[in-house]
Amino acid sequence: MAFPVVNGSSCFTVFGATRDLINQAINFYTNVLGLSLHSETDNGVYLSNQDNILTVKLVLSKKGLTEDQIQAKKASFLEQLNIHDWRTKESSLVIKSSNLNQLIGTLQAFNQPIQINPNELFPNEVYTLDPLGTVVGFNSGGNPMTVVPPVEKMSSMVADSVMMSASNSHFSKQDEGVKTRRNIAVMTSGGDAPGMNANVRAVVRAAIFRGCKAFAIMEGYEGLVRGGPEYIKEMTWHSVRGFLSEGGTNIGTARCKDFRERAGRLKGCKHLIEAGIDALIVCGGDGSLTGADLFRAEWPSLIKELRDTNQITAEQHETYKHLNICGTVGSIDNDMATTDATIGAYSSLDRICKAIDYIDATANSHSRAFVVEVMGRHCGWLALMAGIATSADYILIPEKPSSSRGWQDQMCSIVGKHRAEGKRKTIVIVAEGAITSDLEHISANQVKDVLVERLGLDTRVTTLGHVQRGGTAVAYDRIIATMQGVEAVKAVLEVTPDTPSPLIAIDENKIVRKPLVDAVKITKSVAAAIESKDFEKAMSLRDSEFLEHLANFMAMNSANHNEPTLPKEKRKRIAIINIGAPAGGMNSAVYSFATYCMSRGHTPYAIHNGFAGLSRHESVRSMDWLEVEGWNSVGGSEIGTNRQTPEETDIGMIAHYFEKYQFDGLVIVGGFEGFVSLDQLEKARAMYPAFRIPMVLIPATISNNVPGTEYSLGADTCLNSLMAYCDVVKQSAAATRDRTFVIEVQGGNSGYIATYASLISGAQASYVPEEGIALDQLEMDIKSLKESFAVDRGLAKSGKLILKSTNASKVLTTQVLADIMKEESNGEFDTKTAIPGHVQQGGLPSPIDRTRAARFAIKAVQFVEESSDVLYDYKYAMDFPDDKKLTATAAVLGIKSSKMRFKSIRQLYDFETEIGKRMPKKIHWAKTRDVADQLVGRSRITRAPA
Ligand SMILES: Nc1ncnc2c1ncn2[C@@H]1O[C@H](COP(=O)(O)OP(=O)(O)OP(=O)(O)O)[C@@H](O)[C@H]1O
Ligand SMILES: O=P(O)(O)OC[C@H]1O[C@](O)(CO)[C@@H](O)[C@@H]1O
Ligand SMILES: [Mg+2]
Repeated sequence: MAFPVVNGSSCFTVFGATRDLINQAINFYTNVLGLSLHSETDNGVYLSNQDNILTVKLVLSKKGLTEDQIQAKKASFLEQLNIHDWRTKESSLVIKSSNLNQLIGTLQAFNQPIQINPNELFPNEVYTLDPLGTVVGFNSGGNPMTVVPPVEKMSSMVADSVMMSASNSHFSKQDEGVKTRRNIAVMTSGGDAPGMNANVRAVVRAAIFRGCKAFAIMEGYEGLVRGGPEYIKEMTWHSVRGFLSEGGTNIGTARCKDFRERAGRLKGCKHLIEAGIDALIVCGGDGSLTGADLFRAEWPSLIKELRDTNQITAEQHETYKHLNICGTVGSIDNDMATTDATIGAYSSLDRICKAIDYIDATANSHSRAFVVEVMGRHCGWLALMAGIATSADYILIPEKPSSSRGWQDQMCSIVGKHRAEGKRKTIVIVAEGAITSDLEHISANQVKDVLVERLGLDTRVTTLGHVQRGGTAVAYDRIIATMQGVEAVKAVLEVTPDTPSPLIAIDENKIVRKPLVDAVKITKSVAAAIESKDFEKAMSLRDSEFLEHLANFMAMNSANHNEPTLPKEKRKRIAIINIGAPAGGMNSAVYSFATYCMSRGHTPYAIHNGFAGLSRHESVRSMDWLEVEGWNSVGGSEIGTNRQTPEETDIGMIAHYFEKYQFDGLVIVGGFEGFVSLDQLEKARAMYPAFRIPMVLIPATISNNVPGTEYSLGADTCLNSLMAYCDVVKQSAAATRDRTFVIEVQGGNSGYIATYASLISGAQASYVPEEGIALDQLEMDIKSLKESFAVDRGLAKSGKLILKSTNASKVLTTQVLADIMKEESNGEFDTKTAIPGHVQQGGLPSPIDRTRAARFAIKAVQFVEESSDVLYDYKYAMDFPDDKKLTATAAVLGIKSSKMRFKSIRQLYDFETEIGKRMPKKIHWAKTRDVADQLVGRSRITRAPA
C-alpha cells in the first residue's frame, strides 16, 4: 500500500531498541495514541492510524549488529524513502487527529508529559515523546510540527524523555559535554546590503522550524558589545514577516570600533553567554567576517579570562567552550574571497545599471560624456560588472591600475576611437577605490578633467553614493540570502568542535560551505598584495569568475579599435540566431558575441527572424559595431525571434544559405525550440555538409526548461518582474486584510519560475505542473490558510499569495482555484486572481542576464574556435561517422551545479529529455521547493513511488 507522504516521510522506523523498549513502544502507540496493528513481519511491527497517514515501523535490533551498522541501516532506510530534507535526521512524527482536545485528554490520562502549543506557527499542536525517545506531534490541521529530533543514541533518548517536562520547550540534550545547539542568533554587520533581511528571515524561520530558539543581535557588533535584552532579542516566526521585500537591514547594523579591540570582544563573549546563545550567524562583509574569524580564534582565551575573573561560572565555561559561528556574506562590494557573489552585490549592480540606463538617454541627447562613480572601497567588482552590463567605454578599478599617465592615455585612446566610429555618448565608470599603480587615488573629477582637456568632451560627473545600497533586494539576492540562511542554520547544528567554522558561499549555482578562516586569509592577502603593489598576485587571488569577466570586458571593449588577436588564417565567419520566445539577455548575448568576434578577427553574422526568416528571406547580415552598440541594455530581441525549427521551415534552404555564406560556426540563443533546432541540425549533418560546423546553444528562456543547464538567460529577468508584481499584489492584499491572491505564472511545463517566485515573495503555496494539484493538498492548503489568517488577525502585513503555474492543472484554473478557496474559507477570507501574463518576459534585461549573456556568448565563440579542427577532415566527406567526438561539436552550454560546461546535444536529447513534456528528465530545484514551503510553514503531500 502506498501511503501519502507528509513532508517526505510516510513511515518512521526505529532500529536498535531492545525487546522491552519495543514492547513499551507498541503499548504506547496502541493504547495511548490509538494506532492499530497494521502487520507484523520478521523485520518489525507496523502500526497505522485510521487515516493511513502514518506508519510506525518498530524494528528489533538484530543480534550481532553494531550501533554503527544499525545507524547505517536506518540511514539507508531513510534514503530509500527519498527523505532528503531537513527531516532526514529528525525523527519527529506527525499524527493527524481530528480532535486535538480528546488527544490531549488521553495523553494526560496516561500521565504523558506533553508540550502544548510549542510552535507559534501552528498553535494547535501538541507533542510528546514515545518510549523510544521519538518526538511525536499532533496537529489538528494535519500540519507537520517543528521540533528538534531525539538525539543519536537510543539509550540517552529514553533518559531524555524522562527528563522532559511541560516547561521544556526544546528537545535537546547534553551530549558528551557538547551542548546541543538550540539558541541561534543572527546579526548583520558592516554596510547594509539588500537581502540581509531575507537572510535574517531565513535564519529565524529555519531555526524555529528545527525546534531551536532564534535571536537577533541588534546593531551588529555594537549590540554584542552592549549586550542585554535590548540588543539580544528573541525573534518569533512573525517578527520577520514582510522582511523579504524590505531593503536595508531591519535588525540594524553598525561599524563598531569597540569590537576591533580585545576588550570589546571580551564583552561580546560575555553577553553571548549570558543570553545563552549557542551559535552565532554573522551576515556581513569582509570586515565583519574578519572580525568573526578573530572572535572564533580568540574565544578560548576570552572565556578563560571571563572564568578566571569570575564573570562566568565554571559550568558556563564548560558549556560554551567552543564558539559555534558561521558567516553568510552580506555586502554590496562582493569582495570576499571564495564566494562568487555576496548577498546584496547584484541588487547594488541593479541600481547602478538602472542609473546608467537613465544617464545613457541624457548623455546621448547632448552627446556628452559621463563619469559615474560607483561604490567599492577596495574592490572593482561593481564597476567591472556595470561596465559589462552597460557596455561602458572605460572602467577604472583598484585591481588593475596602470601608471598615473597610463590610464589617461589608454582611456582617451579608447574613448576617442569610439567617438570616431560615431558613438554619441561616453560612459566611464570609476570605482570609489580606483588607484594608480603608485597607489594614488583616482577621483571621478580627475577623470572628468582628462576627458575635457584631452578630448574636449562636454563631461558631467555622477556619484551614485548610497542609492546603490538602497531599495529592495533583487530576486537573486533574495534567493541566495534565503538558501544561505537555511544552510547556515543547518551548518551550525551540524558542526562539531573539530570542524572548521563555515562560511556559506555560492559557486556558480551551488550553495556550499567553505572554511571561514581560509576565506578571510585569502581576502586579506588580496589587500596586502595591492598594498605592496603586487597587482598580478592580487588578481591571481581574486575569484576566477572575476578574472574571466575582466578579460571579457577588455576583449569586447577593444572590438573596433585594436588589431584582432587571431592571425588571419584562424579567423572565421560565425552566425548567431535567436529562437523561441523573447528572453532577457538575448540582445546582450548578440552584442557580446559580435564584439568578441570582432576583437578576435572573426566576422559575426546575424540571422534575423529565426530559421523562418533565413529560409524565406535570406535574412543574413554581417554585424557592425555601431549598430550593436547599446544592445546590451535593451529588452526583447533586436534581430527578431520566433519558434519555428529548421524542419518546420525548410532545412534544405537553410543548408543552402549556410553554404552560401560559408559559416564556420553557429550560435543559437533560445529555449526549448532552440534545443530541438540544434538536435535537428546535428542530425542533418550526414545529409548536409553545411552543418558540419561547431554549433552551440546558449539557453535563453524564462521557463528555464532547457536540458543540460540549471540556468537559462531570461529566467532572472522574469523572476525580477514577477517578484515586483507579487510584492505589489501582496501589499494590496495586506492592506485589504483577509485577502488571498491567486497569481498565474508562466513557464510551460516547468515549475521553476513558480517555485522561485514563491520562495522570494513568501507565497503560502505554489502549484506546479510537475506535481499537479491534488485535492488533498488543496484541502490542506486551504486549512492552513484559514489557520494562518486566524493567527494573523490584527497583525499588519498579512497579505497572502498563492502561485499557480498555468499548466499545473487544466481543470483547476486560476479562477476556479480562487473560487474554491473562497467557498471553502467560510467567509474567513476573500480571494482574487491576478495574471501578469507577458509582463513576465520583463522590460530591460537584468544585470545578471546581461553579464551572464556576455559570459555565455564569449564561451560559445571560444567553443567554435576550439571545435573547428575536430570537424575539418569530415567537412565534405561522403560518410559522416556517428562518432562521439563529432557529435560533441554540437552542444548546449549550461551551468550545472558549480560548473559551466558544454554537453553534447545528442546525449541530452536522446537520454536526458522528456521530449513530449518539453522538459529535462531531472529537475534540480526540488530542494528550493521544500525550503519555500518550509519557510511559510506549508506541508506538502508528495506521493511515495508506487
Ligand atoms: N579586523 C577586525 N577585527 C575585529 N573586528 C573587525 C575587524 N574588521 C572589521 N571588524 C568589525 O566589523 C565591522 C564591519 O566591518 P567593515 O566596516 O569593514 O564592513 P564590512 O563587513 O566589510 O561590510 P562592507 O564593506 O560591505 O560595508 C567593523 O566595524 C568592526 O566592528
Ligand atoms: O555607508 P558608509 O559607512 O559611508 O560606507 C560606504 C562604504 O560601504 C560600502 O558601500 C560597502 O558596504 C563601500 O563600498 C563603501 O565604501
Ligand atoms: Mg568590506
